[in-house]
Amino acid sequence: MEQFGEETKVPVLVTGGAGYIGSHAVLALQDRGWPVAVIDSLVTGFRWAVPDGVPFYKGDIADTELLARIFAEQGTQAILHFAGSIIVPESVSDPLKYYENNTAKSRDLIAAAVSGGVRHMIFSSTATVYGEPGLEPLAEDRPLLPVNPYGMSKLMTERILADCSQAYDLNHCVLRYFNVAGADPDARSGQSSVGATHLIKVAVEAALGKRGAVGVFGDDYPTPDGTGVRDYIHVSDLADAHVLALEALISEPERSLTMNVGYGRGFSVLEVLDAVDKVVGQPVPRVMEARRAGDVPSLVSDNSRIMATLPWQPRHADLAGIIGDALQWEKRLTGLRNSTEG
Ligand SMILES: NC(=O)c1ccc[n+]([C@@H]2O[C@H](COP(=O)([O-])OP(=O)(O)OC[C@H]3O[C@@H](n4cnc5c(N)ncnc54)[C@H](O)[C@@H]3O)[C@@H](O)[C@H]2O)c1
Ligand SMILES: O=c1ccn([C@@H]2O[C@H](COP(=O)(O)OP(=O)(O)O[C@H]3O[C@H](CO)[C@H](O)[C@H](O)[C@H]3O)[C@@H](O)[C@H]2O)c(=O)[nH]1
Repeated sequence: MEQFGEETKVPVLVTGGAGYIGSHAVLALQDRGWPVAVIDSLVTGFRWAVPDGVPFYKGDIADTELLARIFAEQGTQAILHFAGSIIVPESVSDPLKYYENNTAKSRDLIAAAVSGGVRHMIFSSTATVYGEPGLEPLAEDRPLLPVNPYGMSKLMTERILADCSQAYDLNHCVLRYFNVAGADPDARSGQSSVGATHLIKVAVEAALGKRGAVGVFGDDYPTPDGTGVRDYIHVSDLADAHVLALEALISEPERSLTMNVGYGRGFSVLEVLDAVDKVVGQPVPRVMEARRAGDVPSLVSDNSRIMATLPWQPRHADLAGIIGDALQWEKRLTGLRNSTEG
């Protein structure tokens, strides 16, 4: 990745930096010499996931007094906003939690940023904003019809940001992630959440005997082998995309961006599980189950916009590599769990 000039590396605040994706963004920024600080309530994150030497503030993104203090102490000029609630079925049973934590509190964070003179914000959105698509790759300009409160809570924040960039001195980048997986190749961080439901995380847990067979949720979808197809993206490539998006925002303060982040290719559940078997070197038990409520047949990105806009060159797109990094982290996590309370 090209080096951005040292003089233009502004102080960055990462919300949710103790979580899975946020901690990888902190590493990506730190590796490239950006001044970075973290705010996280630790509701699902882990203090140990924030690297040594990174200023850490335990608190809520809606705590405007705390934010004002952080901005003053750190000289914050940009925010990477990862903090949020992420479980789709929970958003259906408890939508108010999602509209509060993902929408209302994001609004408060944006308001604090505007009044604190923060100039740039990058927001974690999701392919879930596209709703129930067909099998074709999804481009950013297709209709946005989220079918669950999680997706809607994210779309509403996208809209708040768009309106605020029109009105105030703040430009922003919405990144719509496809299926995030894998872990830092040097095993400095990874997905640590307890009771995760993501396919690759579940499969590597099963491979290590941390849970039983992997359920395959439906084999009667209109896909080549009948199982769900997803565009799995390595978390470190995703983190790199954030750094490049930040550079783009700083270079062109009048411009805001909305971009998919995916590789533009899909793998079925069975293809993923076959790849896990190969990486592990033995079959991981699997069992066919009924469809999971709310799942769509296919989510694959059209990534032509990000490829044309940023000098993003994915380095970890290989599925076996993604699985290998997830497996390596899962082994390390066992040791961490035994040595810390989190
Ligand atoms: N994991 C995925 O596949 C995926 C896909 C698309 C989008 N996203 C988005 O990426 C972001 C990060 O997701 P993740 O997978 O790293 O989840 P995560 O749960 O590991 O990280 C979220 C972090 O935010 C913190 N947090 C939550 N609410 C907070 C609040 N009100 N104030 C301060 N801190 C708070 C949590 O403690 C946690 O550390 C989320 O916004 C999520 O919606 C994730
Ligand atoms: O144990 C499992 C887990 C998943 N699956 C299947 O594997 C595929 C991927 O499921 P994940 O749970 O790993 O991910 P989702 O596609 O459901 O959703 C994830 O990616 C989305 C973006 O594409 C959203 O961001 C969402 O928040 C995030 O959880 C789906 O076909 C699902 O049915 C199984 O068969 N068994």
